[in-house]
Amino acid sequence: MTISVWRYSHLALAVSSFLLLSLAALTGIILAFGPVTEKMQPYRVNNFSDVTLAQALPALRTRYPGITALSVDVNQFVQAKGTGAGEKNPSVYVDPLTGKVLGHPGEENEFFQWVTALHRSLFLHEAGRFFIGLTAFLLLLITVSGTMLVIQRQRGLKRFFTPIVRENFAQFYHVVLGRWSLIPIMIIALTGTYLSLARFGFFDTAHVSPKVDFDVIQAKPVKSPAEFAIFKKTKLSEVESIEFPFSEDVEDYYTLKLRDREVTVNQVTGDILGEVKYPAAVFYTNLSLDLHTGRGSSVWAIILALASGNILFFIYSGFAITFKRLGNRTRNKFTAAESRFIILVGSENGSTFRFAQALNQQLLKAGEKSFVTELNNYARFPKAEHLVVMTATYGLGDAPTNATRLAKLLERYPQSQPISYSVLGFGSHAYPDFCKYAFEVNRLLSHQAWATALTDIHTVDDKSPEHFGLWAEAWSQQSGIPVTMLTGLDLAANARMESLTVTKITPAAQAGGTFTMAFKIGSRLRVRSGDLLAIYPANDHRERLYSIGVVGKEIRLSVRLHPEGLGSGFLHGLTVEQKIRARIVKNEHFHFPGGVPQVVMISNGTGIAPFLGMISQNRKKIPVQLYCGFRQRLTYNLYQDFLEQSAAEGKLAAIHTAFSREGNKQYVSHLIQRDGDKLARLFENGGILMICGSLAMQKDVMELLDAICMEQSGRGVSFYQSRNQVRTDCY
Ligand SMILES: Cc1cc2nc3c(=O)[nH]c(=O)nc-3n(C[C@H](O)[C@H](O)[C@H](O)COP(=O)(O)O)c2cc1C
Repeated sequence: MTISVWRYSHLALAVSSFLLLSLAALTGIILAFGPVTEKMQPYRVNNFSDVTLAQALPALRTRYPGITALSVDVNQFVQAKGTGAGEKNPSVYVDPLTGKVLGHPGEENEFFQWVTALHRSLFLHEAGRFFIGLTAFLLLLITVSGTMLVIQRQRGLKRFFTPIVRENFAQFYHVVLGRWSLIPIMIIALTGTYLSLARFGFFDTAHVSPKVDFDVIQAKPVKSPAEFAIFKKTKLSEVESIEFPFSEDVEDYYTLKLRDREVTVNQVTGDILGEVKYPAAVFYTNLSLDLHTGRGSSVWAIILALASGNILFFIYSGFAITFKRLGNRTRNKFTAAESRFIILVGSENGSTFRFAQALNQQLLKAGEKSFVTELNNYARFPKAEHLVVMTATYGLGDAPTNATRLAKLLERYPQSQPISYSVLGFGSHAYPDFCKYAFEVNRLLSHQAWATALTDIHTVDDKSPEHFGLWAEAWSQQSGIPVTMLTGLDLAANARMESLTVTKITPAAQAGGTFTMAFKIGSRLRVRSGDLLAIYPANDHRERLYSIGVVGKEIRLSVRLHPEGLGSGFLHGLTVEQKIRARIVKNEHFHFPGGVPQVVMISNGTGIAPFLGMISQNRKKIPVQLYCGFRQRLTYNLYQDFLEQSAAEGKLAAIHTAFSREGNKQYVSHLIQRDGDKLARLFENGGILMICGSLAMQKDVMELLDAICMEQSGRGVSFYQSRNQVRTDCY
């Protein structure tokens, strides 16, 4: 069953019962103090559990010759009824071994009586009892649906109590306290339901007293009650009440009402005259009363009070979660049919909508027609040119509730015009299947004839505005739509600019050729290979990003000189010692992974830049295989010395090169095809694959790998992507 069924049931049940549930929980907390205060009265004797009837009854009869009855309540207070030596009050708490008076039963507290009536029947008699019974049953269903949600969230029963990720106060404590109070609440709900059903006569609790055959009553042998076998083996703790013989006539007898049966006993011989077991329903009703009210144990009563308090908290936190979810949904200015930009959102808890809205606002401000909706509302978008998918991942790398139908809808509604798409995954590295569903969406879209990837898939870990900013920059560059001031998420405006000095620059052989350059790293600058360098060539909002390789104390860039290229032209025009203003964009997901058995790097063209830095950084000599493609050997020559030197130092295990415009004209994907088995094994052994370069190369490589992995292990490449074994930074 999907998470949504349980979630909707949980919510619907809670909404339909929260008023009565709040009342029952509140009164339940107050009533729990009844057993606690009662237990504090000094009427229970020590060693009560060991006292037998053979010890207690003779003592009480001697002390109270006129005793007619005795009762033992749930607090194990013994009450003698009748008239006794000098006692005016017909009912007293006594010490069953000595007969000493311990106190007198008082009037029941009026406030507790009032609250009890409210708790049981809302002062509405049978109708009120019915509604309270129904509320208990709904609580039972809420508990079951809540348990299923926790099991799904935790990915199985075995992991029920493993730590959970804290998203916000209400969500975190709703789950944490829910897990701890699950059993008491389940018991409250189950026993409440049972008691209501019992009250309405669903169970047979009637019992008959044993019949006594007076013709066979013996008057011999005469024994003292202390010698009666039944009295010797019956403990006071098993007794509810005892009726004493009315006179000394042999035909008058003891009636013992025990917890599970009624027994009549000859007062002269101690013979059992009759015995009737109660129906099982009596036992269950008593047990339910004990468990529901906490009347037998003050510790349990306190647990019940805490659990009832938690029910109140769940009502508050449940609504807080729901309102937050609803609050994040969006209203559109334009219709889906007229919009050029369609933003599709997969979200369970609503936070992804915030990011979608930030983009939406930007597009609207720029005068564009944009439409935001859930992934499950995917349809034909006749005017769309851009599709942006922002989706979270849940469960075992599954789709959020509002994104479950995408695969079917994509089949049903092929778009009739070409559309560029970009996928942004929201997830958390706290879960093993990081952004898996986003990778799945990316894969699905890549198979649509009408769809062209505008950017590489990006991921946002723990709602990081920084990660979102990275995607926004990439998307903005590709779409040509400036996405600058993302409300509340904009980092660029506040970013710290660095002043960087050029230390080296190699001229490009021709337009379209590659050049390399280096900048000095100041002592305060924190930068790692794989991070990005953002430059502002025209000193305006236009930003250009380059992958950084850190070698020694230098930032190294590899840049392809585009004719008319704003960024590449600007960089190419720099000279040694010249300074530029730039900022470092952290790109954590593309840093060199430590502590892994093996790394494979795949690049084409200038995508080699971050890998140069990573290789130089590989002091632990993790086996690194580099697959790099270039147009001409001439470009490779820029890096050859460095790579061969690294190989000689053990920092690079193998170099595989492909040249697309020379010799046997190979692309890097040909090398991947050749070494497919090796790469599939890399994944199985926990190795990491890193890809940097063009999106087209990435697409080819990923398709190849998908087919190879499917064949070798039965799992598509998205499986390894979601385990963070495939890291890409393509453009
Ligand atoms: C129960 C639960 C399961 C999750 N499972 C995953 C997961 O498998 N993979 C992942 O990357 N993130 C997972 N996440 C993190 C969410 O996808 C992430 O926090 C996302 O930003 C939430 O977006 P939303 O508020 O729009 O639903 C999970 C979060 C929760 C609460």
